[in-house]
Amino acid sequence: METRTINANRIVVKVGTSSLIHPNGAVNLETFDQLAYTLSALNNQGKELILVSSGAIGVGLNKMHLKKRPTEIGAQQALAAIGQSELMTLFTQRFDHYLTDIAQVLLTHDIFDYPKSNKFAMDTFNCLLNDNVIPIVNENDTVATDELDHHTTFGDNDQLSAIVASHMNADLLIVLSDIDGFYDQNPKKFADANLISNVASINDDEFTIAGGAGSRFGTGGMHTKLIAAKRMIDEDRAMVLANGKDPRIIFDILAGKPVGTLFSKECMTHE
Ligand SMILES: Nc1ncnc2c1ncn2[C@@H]1O[C@H](COP(=O)(O)OP(=O)(O)O)[C@@H](O)[C@H]1O
Ligand SMILES: N[C@@H](CCC(=O)OP(=O)(O)O)C(=O)O
Repeated sequence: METRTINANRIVVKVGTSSLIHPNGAVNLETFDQLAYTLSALNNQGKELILVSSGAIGVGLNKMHLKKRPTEIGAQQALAAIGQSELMTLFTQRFDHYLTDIAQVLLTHDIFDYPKSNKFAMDTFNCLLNDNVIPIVNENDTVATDELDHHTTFGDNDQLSAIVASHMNADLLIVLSDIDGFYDQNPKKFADANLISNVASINDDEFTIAGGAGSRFGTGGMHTKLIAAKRMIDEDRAMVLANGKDPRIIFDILAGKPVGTLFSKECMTHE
């Protein structure tokens, strides 16, 4: 059987809205629970973990009994503010159950561009990791609109997670989404799409099969995941894109099982 060599101690895990919220808009309690269980178990093993979690708007929509994400940026920001505290309440409950401490870290992409704020952010992360606390990161949606205003920019938590992985010198970025990995065409549109198990470099061809930015309203789609993956490859790190419907898949990824898509310059796959 095919296996992979994955040596990772410092790991950034990114989970998308699609994994945390059911298609009917309700909170996916199994995902929250299994994510907390998995990360707590790995934390107990001595791994250093940072969770980048989307879902503030999704949880906010559910809390306010709204079915559709509003188009107005201010309304989305208000929902993110409502949902973010609820999101952290959900995580606090589940992580408490597994006796694991967590912390909320809200960032904007540009924080890392300024030496002073970059240092403050890094010091915070390092103190939390030294104290065995799992930082849970989201973009600070009140002051940043790059995730929300897809008419002007296409930043999102996929890229934020890559920026965090890069600055925190993580070995591995795991991106959990609603899809089993990166396919040769969008599997939501083409039933005969094939999963690509290993990607060593990302060029125009890969971006073409990922579809345009924001292929699904309100998210970055596969495009932003590829930008994140490209950054990881260029920096000699690795990224695995896998299905987040059961976050215990992270155990399989770390055990070297060939799940999802591994983005890595080195060939880490063996027969
Ligand atoms: N080549 C491709 N392989 C896999 N998924 C693709 C591809 N092209 C486009 N997609 C779309 O990207 C989606 C995942 O991105 P997104 O909806 O932003 O998820 P998340 O909320 O987890 O960030 C998939 O559900 C799929 O519709
Ligand atoms: N920061 C916002 C938007 C995040 C977002 O849409 O991202 P994703 O689900 O990862 O594509 C939130 O937490 O809802």
